[in-house]
Amino acid sequence: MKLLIYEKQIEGDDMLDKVKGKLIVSCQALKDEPLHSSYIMGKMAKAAWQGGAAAIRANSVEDIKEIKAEVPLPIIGLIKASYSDSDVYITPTKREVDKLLKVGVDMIALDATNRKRPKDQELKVLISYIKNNNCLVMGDVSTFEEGVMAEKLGVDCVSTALAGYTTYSSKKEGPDFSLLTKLVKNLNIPVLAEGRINTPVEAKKALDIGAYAVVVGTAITRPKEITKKFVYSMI
Ligand SMILES: CC(=O)N[C@H](C=O)[C@@H](O)[C@H](O)[C@H](O)COP(=O)(O)O
Repeated sequence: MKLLIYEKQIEGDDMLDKVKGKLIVSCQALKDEPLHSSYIMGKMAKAAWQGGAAAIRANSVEDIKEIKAEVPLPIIGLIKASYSDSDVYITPTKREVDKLLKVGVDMIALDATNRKRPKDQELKVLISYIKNNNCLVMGDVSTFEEGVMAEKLGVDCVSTALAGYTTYSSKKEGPDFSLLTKLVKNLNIPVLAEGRINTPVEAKKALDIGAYAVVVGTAITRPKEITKKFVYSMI
């Protein structure tokens, strides 16, 4: 089934070309975070755009609408939602996918881990559904095997966003460069570096390893966490 209504920030598959070798800024603040506000996320995205970001990764229909009004950049949309029967929370079901298709995004990011999805929905089915609706898909993975599987299932690119956030993947203090390296060497689709990239030096290192693009969130858009790092470094 195709959904009709959506407007993307840019047309066609240009999206991936536009972000190649560039910085994507994740502008997200959940309900329990001090900056939780679509207005603020819109301004964060504007600051990222003016600073040279090539795309924005954003959570929720409200934030995406606001960000689209503020910046002309491609949007990688996701919806974080919790269900009692699964640990998957990044665009877990068709319900969230439909909302993203309706608001209009250039790419949908979804959990592409091995874990059981809510209501037994299947990753494979969700990916084809998004593709049939003419939208690109980013698969967020936590391990090499998940990256291989996501490619087989037809995602347009994978991101290391979930490395360290599943019970079976180890959480490094910084970015998971070893996972990135393995994925880059073995996949034929773009691999984006994401997760705990805290410095410009790390972002450049990710590109040198072969990341197609780099997604940075916390180090740019979560001032509470940035403040904490300064405070701890001064103890
Ligand atoms: C694990 C998870 O839920 N990651 C989320 C994915 O959308 C975001 O909360 C992260 O901010 C994003 O991946 C960027 O990563 P970092 O904030 O470390 O630069």
